[in-house]
Amino acid sequence: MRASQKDFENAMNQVKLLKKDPGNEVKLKLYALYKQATEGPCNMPKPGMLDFINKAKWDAWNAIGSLPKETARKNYVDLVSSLSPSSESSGRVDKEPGSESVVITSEDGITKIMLNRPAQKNAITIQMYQEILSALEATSKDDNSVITVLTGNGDYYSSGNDLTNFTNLPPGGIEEVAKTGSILLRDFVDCFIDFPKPLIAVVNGPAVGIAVTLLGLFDAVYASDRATFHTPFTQLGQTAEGCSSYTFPKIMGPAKAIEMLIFGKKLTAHEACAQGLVTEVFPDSTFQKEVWARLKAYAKLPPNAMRISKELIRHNEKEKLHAVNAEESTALQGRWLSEECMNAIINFLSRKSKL
Ligand SMILES: CCCCC/C=C/CC(=O)SCCNC(=O)CCNC(=O)[C@H](O)C(C)(C)COP(=O)(O)OP(=O)(O)OC[C@H]1O[C@@H](n2cnc3c(N)ncnc32)[C@H](O)[C@@H]1OP(=O)(O)O
Repeated sequence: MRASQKDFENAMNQVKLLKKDPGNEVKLKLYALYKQATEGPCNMPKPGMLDFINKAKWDAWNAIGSLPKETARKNYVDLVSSLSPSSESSGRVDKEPGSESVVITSEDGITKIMLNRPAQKNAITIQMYQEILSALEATSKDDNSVITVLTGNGDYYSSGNDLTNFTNLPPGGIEEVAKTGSILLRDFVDCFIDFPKPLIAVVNGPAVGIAVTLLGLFDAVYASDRATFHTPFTQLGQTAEGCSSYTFPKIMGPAKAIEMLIFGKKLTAHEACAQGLVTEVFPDSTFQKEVWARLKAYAKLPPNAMRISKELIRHNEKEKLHAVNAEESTALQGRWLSEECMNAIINFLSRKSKL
């Protein structure tokens, strides 16, 4: 059966109302069929290799070859209807509760900042960096907030920087991404360095990259025995951040720090605890119960005494930490433009069909 122009237009509207992201592969198929249905075979010059998104779109469209416009229109309508059970097309586009990527809650003097992209292993997007930064700024000034906790929802604490942060190229290209990324990274880490109240990491599962390095700036790190700690910077053509080039050698000694930061050795929770990066490890079965009971008790301690003690312990290091952060952010800006880094990101994204 043919699909009419009206069917095609309805399908286009339905796509906008989908509640669930159909994933990159399907989105590329939809794009390609739409272009074929409206313009015919691919007629655009092939984008450059580093223009990830446009190249993926071009590849998808070009792959359809000379499929007739009429057939592309029908395939588009069929694909959309396969994605749209009747419940999907009710026209409601409300965000489901708890669908935010960072969930911030406050109870019993504890501000909890929870990374909430469990399907992506809590990989941190640009927007999430900004939201965490704003949450830390707000909670540092909130008199009702005594301690602040960072944790993850699902099986991971966080898989670190979302590697697709580097693929959405603005008009200034990859250079602009690297420059703005470096500024954001510096501001983000500065905020952890300056955070005035007790800052606790509740590491509910594996941690990768920046989710690990930042732990050196926390006041306590409680980990499930399922957690692992992995900084595969060299494998990604990148370098240490989160002040770890300074805090890790201080915490665990240069020999162990180098194994992690240069060679990418992954530590178990017990190993990280033995190295001094983790405060205490709990069995996963009782982790949440034990840790939150302890945190509730800590949040009842006199807040000003805790704040002043933290300042006494930390203030001598602050200037040094800001300088290290600036250096690391500048080094990474250069790394993000390197072939080593580009190739590593392309490899990851191709493995995951994100290109
Ligand atoms: C402002 C910029 C600041 C930049 C600061 C710089 C920081 C440096 C770093 O943080 S470096 C660390 C970067 N992270 C990684 O290299 C981890 C990459 N991910 C993995 O290696 C694996 O996904 C895993 C080991 C975390 C989990 O493997 P597993 O096989 O269990 O699961 P999947 O690979 O199938 O993952 C499920 C989906 O989640 C997506 N995903 C996971 N991590 C990331 C990530 N870091 N970036 C983007 N996407 C990620 C993965 O693609 C899967 O998605 P899909 O289901 O749509 O395929």
